[in-house]
Amino acid sequence: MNWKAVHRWLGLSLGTVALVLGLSGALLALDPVQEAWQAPTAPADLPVATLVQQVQQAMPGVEEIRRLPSGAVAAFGFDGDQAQARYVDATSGQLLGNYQPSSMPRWVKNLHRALLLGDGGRWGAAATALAMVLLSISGLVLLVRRMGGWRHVAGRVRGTLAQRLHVLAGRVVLALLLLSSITALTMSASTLGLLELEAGPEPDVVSSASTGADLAPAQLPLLRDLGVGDLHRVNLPDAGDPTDTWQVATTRGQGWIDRHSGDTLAWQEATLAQRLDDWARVLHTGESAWPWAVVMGLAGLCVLLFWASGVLIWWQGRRNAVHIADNSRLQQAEVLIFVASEGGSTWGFAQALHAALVRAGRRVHSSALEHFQITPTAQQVFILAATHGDGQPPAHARHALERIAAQGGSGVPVTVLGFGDRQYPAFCAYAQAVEQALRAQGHASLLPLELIHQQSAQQFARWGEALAQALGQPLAIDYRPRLPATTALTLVERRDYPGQADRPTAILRFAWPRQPWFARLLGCGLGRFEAGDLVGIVPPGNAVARYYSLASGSADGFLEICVRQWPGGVCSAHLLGLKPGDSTQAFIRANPGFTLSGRPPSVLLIGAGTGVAPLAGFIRRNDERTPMHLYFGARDPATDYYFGSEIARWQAEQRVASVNTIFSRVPGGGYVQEILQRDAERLRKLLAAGAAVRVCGSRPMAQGVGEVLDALLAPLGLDVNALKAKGRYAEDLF
Ligand SMILES: Cc1cc2nc3c(=O)[nH]c(=O)nc-3n(C[C@H](O)[C@H](O)[C@H](O)COP(=O)(O)O)c2cc1C
Repeated sequence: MNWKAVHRWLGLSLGTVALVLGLSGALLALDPVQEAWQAPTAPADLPVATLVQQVQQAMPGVEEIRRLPSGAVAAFGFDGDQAQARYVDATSGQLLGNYQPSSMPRWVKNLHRALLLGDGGRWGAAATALAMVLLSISGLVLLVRRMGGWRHVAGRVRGTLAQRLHVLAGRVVLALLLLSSITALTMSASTLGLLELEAGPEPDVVSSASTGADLAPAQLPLLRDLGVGDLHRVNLPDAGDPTDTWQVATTRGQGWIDRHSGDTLAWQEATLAQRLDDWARVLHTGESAWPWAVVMGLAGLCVLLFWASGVLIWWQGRRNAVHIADNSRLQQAEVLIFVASEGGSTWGFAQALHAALVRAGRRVHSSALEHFQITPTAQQVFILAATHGDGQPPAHARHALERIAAQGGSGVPVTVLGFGDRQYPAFCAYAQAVEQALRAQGHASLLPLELIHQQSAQQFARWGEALAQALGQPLAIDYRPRLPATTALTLVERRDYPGQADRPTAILRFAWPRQPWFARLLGCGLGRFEAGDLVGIVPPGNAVARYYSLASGSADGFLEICVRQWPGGVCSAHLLGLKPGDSTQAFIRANPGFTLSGRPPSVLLIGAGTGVAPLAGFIRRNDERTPMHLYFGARDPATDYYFGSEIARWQAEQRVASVNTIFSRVPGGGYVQEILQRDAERLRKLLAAGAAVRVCGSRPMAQGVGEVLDALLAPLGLDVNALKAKGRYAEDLF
């Protein structure tokens, strides 16, 4: 079952009607709330006989007494010629204000129940309820899949603002909407006559002939033994007709009572359909418990959020869709490219590979991985596979492994290129599974498995060069990442660290151009960011972005990065050439695995060189004074202790609990691993107590740090990988 397609097309086609039902439902939810304020709830164990007697005294012309779903009691009758409908205080029998069934205009009810279209509209509303059941179920399946299984459903949500809103709201409200739509279906079934609610024809009963007076309510056993909590309605016998009977409707059924003998003349037990309908009504409307009505009303309002964010997700997906030009027919192609992608970015790489091979004179066919097969004309096969969930395949490719296993080996090389993110413990796990399945089938490959981190264009270009060599044919792979829309950032301040003459470094502070929320929802402007997120900078005349870790969050009101001149680096040269007042083009890329979330008991911040930037950002915003311990390594305190003076100030403000530095170019100096080693006992205690770890800097440094921490964690039965799997240990490396 393609749940994604079901969800998308139902949402797009019936979403607007569902929106109308959700919003009108939210309005109707105000009724029970209002009713609960208007009259007190009757005590459930008060005998109905007592209630009737009291009401008869206060309203002699009473004909009917109803217990409303809110628990209040209303009496109906005549005062002379004047019809009366009053709330009643059940304990004293006193008449209260006038009873009004609903203050909501009728058309709101009609809109909600029949879309203002009469009987045809009732069918339309029922069909929408059915669509909502399917939308909720498919939404739940997609939610669980996206989060990587039930165990992770409560985990951190990633993606664009619209995706996050859709998932977050779904986590809270989906189950309620499912309940609401199932109960709506049940109610529709009874109003459309599909569910028989009548227990049978009304019995033909009359009170016995008697000249005596009526029995008082207290003398009628059925009314005496019935508590108000179980009452729906009681109709008093007509004063002018001696054969008329009492009629009482309760949660269990309906009875007719002889006015002279007090005998129960007939009893109809409530049917299963009636009980089902009663329950559906209570759960759907919240009419007997106003807090539930509020909950359901809010769920109705959330339909607006689902609808708007859902349409945006669809629109953003369409905008990002990749078109493959010159796609040969499968049966004629010499090169086959199969793609597994959830967010669509892997298709961008496939498109570049496809175009380069076509330019090299090959007939190429690209399609989704679930169509994997090796045709007689194929000479080369490539699989480009992204990993999602918690090491899972993209949803469309979830049966692809079985298909690959069912194909059997062939002489045609099948080469795999994985796409993932090292922040996830199961880095490129799906591409690795595909690789394993292929090798188990005996397929050869042109190149060993390559795993691309964070859609790195550079890494892809290197793989392309290796591929050209292996094919023995030059390949001009022109991959241009689809950059998000950029925003101009204006430099407001720079602090220079001359360092070595050829590698100057500076901390650059830009003004943050604030965006209204709707612009962020549409994916325009810079949006919010946190220290540890990335800013992509696009140097003038360049189509490739370079990413820098942010040393500030939008809450700081500015955007700060630490840039070091990279030998021959176009972007670092551009940034270091900026003067206050100059601007550059930028966008934000979230780095949710690295930014600090939750409330860890303490945090170990480990970095070297410019890697201190996000760590400084964490410390700057540590308003809660979480114990943070900084371990920082650089070359020389005189030249590259970035943020040195700020760190001293933050330590005085207790934003950082301890600062440990080490410098490699001073006598007796060394690397950051050494200060970790020296502090082993203390670090082990902090880690055993649940400390989170953030490491930022070069890959070799991070590897050294990982080794020291692995050794230090071993006595605790832990290692760095175990902490990564729990989201406690994250790296931001360059
Ligand atoms: C919800 C979500 C879960 C992810 N899970 C993993 C993972 O478990 N392992 C991994 O290596 N990358 C993971 N990634 C990163 C993606 O694989 C990576 O961004 C990839 O380039 C996306 O390709 P696509 O846009 O074609 O789907 C995840 C990304 C998202 C949004």
